[in-house]
Amino acid sequence: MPQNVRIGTRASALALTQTGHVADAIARLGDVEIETVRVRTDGDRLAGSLSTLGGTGVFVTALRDALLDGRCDVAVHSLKDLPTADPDGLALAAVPPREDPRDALCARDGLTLATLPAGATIGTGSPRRAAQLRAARPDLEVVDIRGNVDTRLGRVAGARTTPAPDPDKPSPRGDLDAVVLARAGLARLGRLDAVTEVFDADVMLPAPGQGALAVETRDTGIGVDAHSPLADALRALDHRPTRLAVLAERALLARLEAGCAAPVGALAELDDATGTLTLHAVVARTDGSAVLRRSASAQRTGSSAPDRASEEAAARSLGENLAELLLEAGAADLAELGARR
Ligand SMILES: NCc1[nH]cc(CCC(=O)O)c1CC(=O)O
Repeated sequence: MPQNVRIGTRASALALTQTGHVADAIARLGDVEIETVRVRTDGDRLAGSLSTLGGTGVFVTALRDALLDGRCDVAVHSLKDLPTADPDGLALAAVPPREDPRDALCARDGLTLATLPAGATIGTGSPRRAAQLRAARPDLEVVDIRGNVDTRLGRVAGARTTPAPDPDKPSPRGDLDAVVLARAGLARLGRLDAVTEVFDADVMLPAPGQGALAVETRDTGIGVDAHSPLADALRALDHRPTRLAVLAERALLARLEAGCAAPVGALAELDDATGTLTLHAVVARTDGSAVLRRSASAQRTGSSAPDRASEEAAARSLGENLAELLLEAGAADLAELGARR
């Protein structure tokens, strides 16, 4: 008899695709029968700018409640939407292999950040993206936008949109020269055709956890020693290099006491050959007038027999230590100046 597994998801196109990928992977890896349960979160319900909504887990709380209430057994989130505090009663059971974590420009007429004309309008609701865009091109006008991926793409002049816009939820169309979105979301939705430039890390660092998924479960019966078709499948789905990278990125964010709406970017990469985990981070003033960048590396493991807990602790320390370096260099003042604008 296959194990029955209910998998909870938000109902946005992106969330449904992400959950579908995870459901397929779990079904491939274990003898399970999967049922999908849709959950509406505050992030889906509430209007308003992400910079005021963000940081408190608006997209995840309702899904976590569904897990804790037993309405579902597994929840799939975009890892970058998770608050940095570990929730009681839940476990981060798997972090699947990450997509390309970088941000992408989707501009009209094939334009790039270098070729957008002076005064061009770029839409983003993210203070992190706004700050890095303004630092690179102070002459551009950054416009605060929200909405799902198709709504945001539809704001670009001449953009092709699928499906047709929802007549019940009118939003301005074709009024911007460009928008910036996570490349990973566009890839999962099959919309890479809209991308005109992918930003290298020296131009724009992504949000901590961007491009990665988080697979959460209740923390009972899932640990490394647990044996059920679901527990086995989730262990096999977990990708150590991605988990270590996002642990470092999120430890940095937590130490900076910055939420996901803060102008903080971070990206860690594990070099498999040398076992070196390198973390790059940026803290910027929202108006782009100051940008602090720092990087640091750590060995994945000091001993020849890698032990999970100690290499996770080392990844977290890397993030915390780099946060300390940024704070010593004045990161708190920068971010605060940004918030007061
Ligand atoms: N906060 C919205 C959100 N959460 C995750 C993604 C994209 C997918 C990902 O980063 O894994 C997006 C959209 C975006 O930033 O463009």
